[in-house]
Amino acid sequence: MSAPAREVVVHPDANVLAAATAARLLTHLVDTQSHRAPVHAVLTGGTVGIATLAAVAASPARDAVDWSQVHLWWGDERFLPDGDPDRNETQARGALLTALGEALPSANVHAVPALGPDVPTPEVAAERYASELASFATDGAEVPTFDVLMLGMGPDGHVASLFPGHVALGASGVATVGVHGSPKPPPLRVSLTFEALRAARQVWVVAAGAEKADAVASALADAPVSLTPAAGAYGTERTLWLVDAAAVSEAPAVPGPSQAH
Ligand SMILES: O=C(O)[C@H](O)[C@@H](O)[C@H](O)[C@H](O)COP(=O)(O)O
Repeated sequence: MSAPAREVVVHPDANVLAAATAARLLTHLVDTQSHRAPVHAVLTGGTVGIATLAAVAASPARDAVDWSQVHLWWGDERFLPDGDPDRNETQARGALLTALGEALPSANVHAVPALGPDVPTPEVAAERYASELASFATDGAEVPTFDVLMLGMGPDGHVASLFPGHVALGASGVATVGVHGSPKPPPLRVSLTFEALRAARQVWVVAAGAEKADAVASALADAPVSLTPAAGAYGTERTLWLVDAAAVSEAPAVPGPSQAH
């Protein structure tokens, strides 16, 4: 089955991008809940990813979501001790999860296992995360059918913790992988594999800033995934690129933001 064509939505700047992505996420969760429960959403780390969660927290519309029927996962995690400020989970809790309080059951928050005495390596964390993902999967799948999976993208075109030229790009038959030697600190990480990412109904790649322009242009031009991993990010029903004008400045034939103001 061929992947759906990428859609690109351009916003004026990073702040508007985060706010608009938050509004889109809230609407998507509410719409999805009107005909399916529970909803599985995959979060991302990174500047825009966390800013999006903060914008969700600030929105009165967040109370339109039945968070008791939302399960949150992560596309990748920095392999650090629990509570480390550099963990994507820690930053997500600070941006949104703590603000949701008891509306979001703790059992619905599926963090990647942290470095600790029982989890000494990224591989152990990856295996345990894969088991948790599988326990929520249906029809023999490795992972739940994610309703929406958000990805930030690095200047090198990485998504999650899948970096150019890295062996993790080729991981198959597994939902998660331990990552060593990440060019983006910290060096040890855990990531969903492309197989897992592509199980999502909708994949949203969010990118802002001129430093992402080369990678955005390469990905939208279908560069080799080994060179630009973001080119391999797509969902079964929709692949949405949510970018600001600076990040799409080198991508040909992409209409700019509506000049509404
Ligand atoms: O753990 C991470 O670092 C993220 O998951 C990573 O994939 C991030 O989303 C991109 O590197 C973009 O990050 P920025 O938006 O901060 O550039």
